[in-house]
Parts: sequence; C-alpha cells; structure tokens
Amino acid sequence: MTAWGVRDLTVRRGTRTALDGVTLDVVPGEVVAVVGGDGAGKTTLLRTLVGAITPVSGRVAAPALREIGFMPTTSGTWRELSVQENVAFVGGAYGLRGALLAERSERLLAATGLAGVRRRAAGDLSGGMRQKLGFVLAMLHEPALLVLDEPSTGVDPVSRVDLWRLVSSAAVAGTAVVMATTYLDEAERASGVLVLDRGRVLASGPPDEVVAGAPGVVRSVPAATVPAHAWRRGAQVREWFADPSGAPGEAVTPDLEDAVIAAALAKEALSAR
Ligand SMILES: Nc1ncnc2c1ncn2[C@@H]1O[C@H](COP(=O)(O)OP(=O)(O)OP(=O)(O)O)[C@@H](O)[C@H]1O
Repeated sequence: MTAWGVRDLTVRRGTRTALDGVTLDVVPGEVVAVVGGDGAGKTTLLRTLVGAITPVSGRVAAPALREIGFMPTTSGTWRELSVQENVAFVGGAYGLRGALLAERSERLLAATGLAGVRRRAAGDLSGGMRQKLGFVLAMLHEPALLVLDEPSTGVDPVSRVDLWRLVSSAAVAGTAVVMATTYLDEAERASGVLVLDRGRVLASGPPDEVVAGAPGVVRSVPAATVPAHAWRRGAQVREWFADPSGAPGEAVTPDLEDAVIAAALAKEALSAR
C-alpha cells in the first residue's frame, strides 16, 4: 500500500520559512487532519504536497496530478456556472463524458444533496452547498489522493457534519485524504492529526496519542493563576501547568483542544527560557 506525504519538508514563502522540517504521512483509507492557527503553514503544506509549490528541501510523495483531487479554501467552483455546468466543465477537463460522467455526477450530486439545485449558479448557493460542490468537483475523477483546504471553515454546523460524512466515506472507499481544518472536534475524528505552529510540527499521530502525549497537566480552575496559561471552555476556566504535582483546581479529561493548547504553551515556555 502506497503512503503519500512529505518528509523533512522545508518551504520558503517570500523571506519567511513557512514550513520547517515537516513530515506527514497520508495512507489510503484514512483521513489525516492538518490543524493550526492562521499562518501556521497548512495551505503551504497542502499546496506543496500537490506540486504547486517547490520546497527548499525534503521529499514529496504524491501520485500523478490526474490522480489528485484538490479543493482550495475558496471551494474551486465557478460562481457564474450552474452546478451542472461546473460538473460538466471539470468532468470534461478530466476527459470524462457520456454515461461515465453522468453516472459519477449523479452519484455525487445525490450524495451531497445537490441534485435538486443542479440549475442554480454556484454563486447563488449557500456557503455549505458551495463547499459540497467543491467536494464533488474534487472527487469526480476518483482521485487516489484527496486534498481539502479548510473545507468546513465558515460552514454551518449541519453542513459541517454533512461534509465530514462525505470526507470520511471517501476514505472508507479507499481514498487517501488530507484536510486542513481549524476545528479540533473535526480533527479528533480523523485517523491522524498533524499540529502545525508557525511552520513547525507541534505534535502528530492518532488523536488519542496526541492527547495522551500532551505535556504537563490541564486543570479546571476557579480563577486563573497565570492568565496567559488559561482559557475558557464553556462555563469553565482551564489552565495548563507544566508541573502536574501540586497543580490547583480539578482534574479534567483532556481532549485534542486541551492537548494542542498544552503543546503550544509548553513550547512557548521552553523558548522563553
Ligand atoms: N505568497 C506568499 N508570499 C510570502 N509569504 C507567504 C505567501 N503565502 C504564505 N505566506 C506566509 O507563509 C506562512 C504560512 O502561510 P499559510 O497560508 O500556509 O498558513 P495557513 O496555516 O494556511 O494559514 P491561513 O489559514 O491563514 O491561510 C505565513 O507566515 C504566510 O504569511
């Protein structure tokens, strides 16, 4: 089984090092989530994986271009074209036509709930529907590697669940999927997570291992001891402590969000020394 991905990747954008020694594996049948804040390097990583950016150093293993499905943050749809025309246009670009194109597009339009709006211009679709159309276009040629750049950002919660279902069913069908996301609840459902922070890997592995490997301890506290180490979770205030012994407050069962914050704070504490 071929694993796609990158090894020890360093990429420069302008004068900045956008990625510094990043390794990512994407296996057929699995979804890997790339998480990180604005400017962490998610888009740069995905674009380098699909061959749109040349790295300074490191290795990229990806299938041939026509075996890759790529959905950019902007969904990759043509706003002036109808849903049907978007599908026909992209299908044509991949050399799909006739019964094969009809069968693929009908199946994908039905799965995404877009069959009823096939004559509507993509620009008149809701944000969530437009992202689903972007997914249809990226999947039309049945790629071996599906690369999705923040498909669910700004999408309503119901459409987010729909999109996740589509993405995971693509993986179940054998596609290797990598998706950038800013939603950690979404990343928690992936097989693997890569946490980026200013171009460097903060943590990587299956979500439960990333959570188990989080440095220090996260507690629920009545009031923050060190405000810069505390954050709100619903009605609670949570705080990260480097040293678990004698940490105040109550124990919490950490999730991926806690683990990512803990890893970021531990790194900051280390570099401040
Ligand atoms: N064309 C460019 N020229 C110069 N610097 C760039 C360029 N594109 C990105 N960068 C820089 O590279 C770094 C990584 O950006 P990237 O877009 O990959 O991050 P991201 O995690 O996808 O964040 P966002 O969600 O905000 O797009 C940032 O510091 C960004 O400012």
